[in-house]
Formats: sequence, structure tokens, C-alpha cells
Amino acid sequence: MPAQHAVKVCVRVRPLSPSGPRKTRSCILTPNGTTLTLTDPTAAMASSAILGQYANVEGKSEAYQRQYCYDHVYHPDCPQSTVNETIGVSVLKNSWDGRNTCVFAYGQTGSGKTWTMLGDEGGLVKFILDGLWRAKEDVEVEQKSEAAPMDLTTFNFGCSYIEIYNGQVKDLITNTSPLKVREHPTLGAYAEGLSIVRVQSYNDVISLMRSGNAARSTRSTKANKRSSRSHAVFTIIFEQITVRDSGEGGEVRRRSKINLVDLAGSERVKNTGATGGGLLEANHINKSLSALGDVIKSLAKAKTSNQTALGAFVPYRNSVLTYLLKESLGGNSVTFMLACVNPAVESFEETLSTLKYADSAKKMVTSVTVNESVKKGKTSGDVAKLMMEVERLQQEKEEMLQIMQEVIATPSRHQQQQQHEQLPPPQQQESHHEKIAHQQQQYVSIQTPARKARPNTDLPIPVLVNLNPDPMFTEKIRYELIPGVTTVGSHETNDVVLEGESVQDRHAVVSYEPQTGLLMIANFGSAATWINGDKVPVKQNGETCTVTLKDGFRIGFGKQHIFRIELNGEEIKADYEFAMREMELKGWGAFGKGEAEGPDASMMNSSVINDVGTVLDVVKLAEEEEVFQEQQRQRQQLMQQQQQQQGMEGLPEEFEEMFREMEVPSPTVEDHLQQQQQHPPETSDDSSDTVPYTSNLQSPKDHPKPVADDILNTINSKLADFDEQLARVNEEEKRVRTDLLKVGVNTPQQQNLGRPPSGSGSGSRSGLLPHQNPEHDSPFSIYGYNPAAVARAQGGSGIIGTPGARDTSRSESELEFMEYERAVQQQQRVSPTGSEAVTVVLNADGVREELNRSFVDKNRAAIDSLRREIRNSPDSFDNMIDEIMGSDSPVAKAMEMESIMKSPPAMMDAPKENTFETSTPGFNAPVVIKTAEMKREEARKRMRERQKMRASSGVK
Ligand SMILES: Nc1ncnc2c1ncn2[C@@H]1O[C@H](COP(=O)(O)OP(=O)(O)OP(=O)(O)O)[C@@H](O)[C@H]1O
Repeated sequence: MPAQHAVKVCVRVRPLSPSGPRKTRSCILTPNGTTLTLTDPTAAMASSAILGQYANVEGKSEAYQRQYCYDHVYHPDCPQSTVNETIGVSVLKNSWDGRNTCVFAYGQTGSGKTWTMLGDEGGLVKFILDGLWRAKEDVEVEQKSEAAPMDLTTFNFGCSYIEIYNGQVKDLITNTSPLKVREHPTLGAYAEGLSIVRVQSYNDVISLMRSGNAARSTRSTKANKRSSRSHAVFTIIFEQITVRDSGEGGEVRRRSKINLVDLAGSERVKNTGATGGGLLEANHINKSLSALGDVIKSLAKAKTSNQTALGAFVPYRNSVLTYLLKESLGGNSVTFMLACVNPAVESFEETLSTLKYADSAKKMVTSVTVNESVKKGKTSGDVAKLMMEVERLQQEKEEMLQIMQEVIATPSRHQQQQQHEQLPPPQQQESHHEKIAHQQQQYVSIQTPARKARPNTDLPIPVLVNLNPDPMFTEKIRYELIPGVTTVGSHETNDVVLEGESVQDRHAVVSYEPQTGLLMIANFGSAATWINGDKVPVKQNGETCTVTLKDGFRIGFGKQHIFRIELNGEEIKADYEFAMREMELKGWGAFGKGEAEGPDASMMNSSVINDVGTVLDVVKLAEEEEVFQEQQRQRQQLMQQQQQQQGMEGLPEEFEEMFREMEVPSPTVEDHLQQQQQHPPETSDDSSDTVPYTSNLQSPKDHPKPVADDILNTINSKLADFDEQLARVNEEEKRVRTDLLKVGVNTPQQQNLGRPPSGSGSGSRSGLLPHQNPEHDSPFSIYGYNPAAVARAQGGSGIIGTPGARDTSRSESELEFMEYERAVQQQQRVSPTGSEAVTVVLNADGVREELNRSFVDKNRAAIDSLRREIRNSPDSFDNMIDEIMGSDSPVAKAMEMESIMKSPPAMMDAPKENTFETSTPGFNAPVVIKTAEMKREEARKRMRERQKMRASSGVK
């Protein structure tokens, strides 16, 4: 949407010339902020008749003065930088945003236009160029930095430099003239053939500008030693191209055109003394400036009469200058009019004219748009997808190339034919068996029924060869019809397993007798079997029919499977197409559609049907075969079970037998019981020899031996007692934990009770070890005790080991204790309250029982092994016990423990009464140990006291 921009009008008053006549040094302009007061020296002079008083206009009558107000007024002492920072910065900002900008420097000759625009001491053009380049470089540096923006912007700079001299356009860069001015329907007027030079660096553009300045038409006039005799337009085309990697992606192009116009100075011919060529120049200059004035007036008028600049008539075409700068004057441009004036008294008329021009220009309004085009493009994600797609296509291309190369390398069908013809015919070189073998090698699959061994005979074995519509698969499967019966059907127990439509579980049976060469086929039930296109009759007179097969016969099973019989290697072989044609002709095509099915099939009158008398034999044979197979399956299952028991699963049969002979099964309880059953103990002197293999192991429960039973009962009852003890200990633990809670020591959940700390031995229950429950609120989540800790506390040593180092000189319990102390120390360090008094109530019975239980647990494996030994040698049980009980072995200890658990002694070495202080840092508070005995004693004491009290009070 275009925005209305009023043309910014600025006036620069040049300093008075230090040289020249006195009059020249008289000032008629008084700047004050943005206003400028012009004094008419003639009127003032006439009024006051005071000559030489014009320097100060204050106190003069308003009749001699006119005030003008502008956007900026630069007084004579204003440095160039002030102009740059106002007009120049505004031009830069608008251009960066993509708006066209234009600066006209207008004024009489010698008023300082060129000085302001192109002056060597930093004119406006140089400032704008410098500003653009610095901004560009800042962006480029930012884009190269680590914190680079996602979008990438590149810049294009182009510049052109023309002059309009005597109404003609000259390219100051290429020094070519005149250039024709044409009008483009959308771009407007342009100088045909104008060079727009793409500049890469700031220095490039400055040198271009200077060379253009040098090429410009100048002349020395009375007013200016080096007066510009032409209008010069220096144009910068500035383009920013931003490839967006953010947002919707795509590309944004911003383009702005900066027209910097240094107009030729208007002049009064009589003042400049122009003659000849100078006069012509002056006329052209004045004419064009007059046209410019007309355009400005028209545009101002259009604004005041509320007409749009485009709607009102504006005489742009009246001069090349206005024609070429049409857009900058009344179109899409942010335009600055810089009027340069000379404050000298003799320049009054020119200054007045310039100020009036400038005043009119204030009313000019342009319609400005941002020159931005957005190309919707691909985001980086899209680009990534495209890259992947390209990669995939390349891969596909490579594959295709490879295939093509292979195709090229592969001989054509014709070439293959030729190669084949060159080879000697295989029949001439091979015997019949070699031929069969050779043929077999060419087949993908040769099926020989697994349950049948291929007979070692020279007699030919007929083969069922598959026929398939696809040449790739035809004749690739061969089923050897081993002498005897071959069953065909979809069930996996058949010799030839065929799946698919209309193939029955038991479909057909083929019998072959090599001695007679008789090959016959018969259907099971109502199965559809086809021989050379004829359907085999299901039954005739209630009996199944058989068909004698011959070499080359085609057989169809159901609707899908077609085979050919190969027996003697017939030269002429029917292929799939032949078989199909024949079958379709004879009724195959109607099969499955309710036609030609049933007993009235087409083969009823066929010559290949055998006598009905032979049918029963074949079917009976097949049924017998089925029974045999069932028995085989059962036998195999049984064998597999035996193999599993013997660990011989998967061994070849010949090895199985060998292993059976060698195998000495490890004596399991069941084996021994079995052995005892077969060989009673009284005659078992030599029974320790090889245990004969039997596949009929019976459960010992079925044949119990009274002695073994007793032993088992004894062990079981011991275990039951033991379990009872364990339950009691658990109860005791619970009670201790409750006591601990009562005195303020937190305990973990039951499931954590008795779990050893990691690394203290799996399965061990040696004492209630310190355990920190991570879910517990208190940092003092210590519970229970460690028996070794008690002993250590009594001994008072409490040495803390080095963390992590395994001290082999210490017992496991000592190390555990040290772990415990370390844990306590760690807890102590994180305790918010520091040392706390903790009373731990210990139960001596619990200590003892826990010790025992732990020991038994640890030696559980040994006990189990002992139990097995007892079972296996029941006679020597008592002796073994005696022997074991007298030894120091773990087993003996375990047994002893079991015995203790059964009838525990009154007390172990727990203290009768003790109060002590632990040496554990942080636990200096007294720890009172009260044993169960102590408690009982206390209870008895209380009882006695109560009895005494009752006795003394007379209460019974
Ligand atoms: N602001 C200024 N400060 C100092 N000197 C100035 C200033 N403006 C102009 N001059 C002096 O005035 C002389 C003439 O200025 P300049 O050539 O810029 O005038 P001009 O308007 O371009 O004239 P022309 O139209 O004839 O080309 C310069 O050589 C310079 O010395």
C-alpha cells in the first residue's frame, strides 16, 4: 500500500564570499531555526535611505522582509555533517527499507549545490555511499559470526551517472552521448543504452563518481570558476536479497533507487556574462529549470486541489530533466529538495526565486511504496527433503544403470540359441543315469519322500515333474516316485504335499512296482485328479478306480497342480501349454463350476482305466501305509521324549544308539529309587555299576521304598521345624523393629528387612544390616543391628576400614560391620541435627537366632546335597550323621544348626546385662542392650514385687 510522503524541503545558506566587493559581503538572509527571513535590500534602502545597513534586518519594516519556513534551514556556518546527518541519514534509512529516494540540489550558480552534493570534503553522495557500504559490511560481519542469523542477506550495488547538457543525455561513466530517452510502459522514461555499473567496493563507486564528475560539462563563469553547466544525476541502485531460512522461507528482494541530482544553476545571463556556447547552455539550463518549476507548481497545485499527483496533469515531458526524474518528483520516491542560496545582497532576485521554488515544493506529495518482492520458496526442511529425494533418485539411476549393463552383458535369446546349438547334445555324451543326474542338477527342488530311502537300483525311477505357466518355475520341482506307495495331498504327512484349491488332505495315491514297471494312480474319496485331461473316476460300482500311468502322462491334482510323468526320458515332452489345452478341451475348464464333476467323469470309457479288481489292492495298501505312518509318528514322539531326557535331542539315529550304550546317567533320586526297585538293597553289591538305560522310568511315588520314605520324612520334618523357627524369628524381628520405632529409631519397610547391603554376598541373611532407605524422610534410617557390631561394641575397638578396600584379613561379618559404621558416618555427615541420642534395644535371642538362620541359609546348598546323599544311601544314614556331626565341615555345621534350631539351647553368649557406648562417631549416646532374658528377669521381678505388694496389702 503506497504511503503519501510530502517532499522534504531544506534550504542551505552558503557562507558569504570572503572576497569581492562590499555589497557581496552584505547578507539578506537571516536563518532562525527552520525559518528564514529574506530582506529586500532595495525596498529597505529606499525606506531608510541608509546604505550599508543591511547586515542586520532587525527593526526593519516587514514590507522589506519575507519569512519562509522549511523542514530544515542550514545557516552559513553549518558544517556539511549537519546536512549529512539530516538528509543523508533519512535517505539511508528509507533506501535500506526499500524505498526510492531522491535529493535535488537546486539553486543559482555558485550557491553551493555541488559543494553540498559532491564536495570533496564529504558531500552528501559520498556520505550516502559510505553509509550504505558500512551497513552492508556490518550485516556481512554479523552473518559470518557465531551468532549468525538464520537468514542470509546479500547485496547488489549498481550505479549510473548521467548529465543533461543542452537537452541531451550523456553517460558520464562511458562518456557516451546523446542517449535517447524512451518510455517503458511500466518503468517509465529511461535513457536508452545507459550503463548501470555493478560495483563491488566503496572505492570502486567513489572512483566512478570522480571520473563522472571529471567528465561533466563545466565552464568558468563570472559567478563560479568551475560552474556546472549541466544537470547531473548520480543514481545508486541498491538491492538486498535475503534468503530466509526461518518462517516460511523463500527469498525477499528489496530494491531502492537513490537519485542524487545536482542541478545546473539558474543564472541571469547578464550577471554571468554568458555568450555564445555559454548562452546556449544558459538557455537550456534555464529552460529545463523552468520546466522543473512548472512541474513542481503543478504537483503543488494538484495537492492543494486534492487531486492525486497521477490524476492531475503535470508537464513532465516539457524537458528531459523532468521527464527522466518524473518518478522522483511525483511518483514512488521519498524526495528531498535542497535549495541552496547565496545570502549576498546582489543574489537577492535569485535567492527570492529559489526560496519561492522551495516554498512551492513543500506542497508536493509523493506516493511511496516499499519495493519488496517475496518469492515463496523452500524452507530448510523442504530443502532437506529435496536433497533426500535427489539422493534416492540418484541411487535409483545407478541401479538402473547397473541393470542395463547386466542386460547388455547378457547374451540375447538369439545369442543363447546360437551358443546352445554350438554345444554337443548332452544325450550323446551321457548315460541314462548321468542324464537323470544331469537333469536333476538343473532343478531347483528334487523331492524324495523322507520316509523312503531311494533304492540303489539301476531301474528307472519315475518322477513327477511340475508344469508351470511361468517358464522360470516350470519343470523345477520333481517328486521321485519311490517303489511302493507315494501319497499325494495337502496334509503334511503325505509324500507329496500340495497346497491350494481343491487339493484334499488325502488326495491320491501312486504305486510303483519297478520289477513290473507298473505305475498306477488312484483317488482318495472324491478328490479331483486328472490324467491327460480326463478326470479319474471317483468310484465305479462302489469301488475306487486306478489308472495306469505311462511316461509323459500329464496329471492334474485339483485345480492348480499339473505334473508330467517322466520315466524313460521321452524325447517329446508335453509342456504346460499343451497340458492346459488338453485339460480344458476335456473338461478341466468346467471343473470347479459344478460341471463334469462326480462319478460320471470323462474317463469312464478311457482305455487307461484298469480293472476294478486291482483297485482294492492299491487302496488297502494306502490304508496300511497310513496305519504304518501313524505308528511311526508315535514311535518318533516316544524317541524324542527319551532323547530329551537323555540330552540327545537332535542327534542322528546312529549316534543315538551309540550314546545309549555309553551313557551312564547321573544318579538322580528317581533313578536310584528305580534302581532299588529293580535291584533290592540286599542284593545290590554290584548295583553301583552301570545303570541300564530304560525308556520307561517310573515315578518314585509309584514305587516307594519304606526306608527312603522314612529318611524323607525325617528331612521334611526337620525342614518343617526349621521353617517354624524362621517364622518365629521373623516375628521377633518385627517386635524389635517396633521397639526401635518406639524409641525413635526409624526402620525401613518389611521387604527391606534383612537384605544385605550390595556386595555383601547374595542370599546372605547374616544379621540385620544397616540399610539406608532412600525414600525415608529421616537421614537416620538405621535399623536393626549387626551381631558383629555388638561384639565390636563390646570389645570397644570400632576400627573403620578404608572405604572400597577389601581387607582379606577380616571376616565377612567384620567387613560388614565396617560397612555399617561407614554408612553411619556418612549419615552423620548429612544429619541436620548432628549427634543424636539413640537407644537401641537388642534381643539376644534374636541375635542368636539370626546368626543360626543366616548360617543355615548360607549352607542351604550343602544341606540339600546332604539330603540327596541320605536319600541315595539310606542304609548308611545313621553312620553318615555320626560321621558328619563329628566333623568341622560346613555340612556338619549346618546339620548341627538344624539340630539346634529343633531344640535350641537356653542361651548363647549374649550379655546378661550391659550398657555401653559405641565407638562409632556420632553415636556417643548410651546404647542399652536388653536381652530377652533380662526382660524376663525384669518381668519376674515386677511379678514378685506385685505379689509382695498384694501380700502386704492383703489382696489375694
Ligand atoms: N557551504 C559552503 N562552505 C564553504 N564554501 C562553499 C560552500 N558552498 C559553496 N562554497 C564555495 O562556493 C563555490 C561554488 O560552489 P559550487 O560549485 O558548489 O556551486 P554550484 O551551485 O555547484 O555552482 P554551479 O551551478 O555553477 O555549478 C565552491 O567552490 C566553494 O568554494
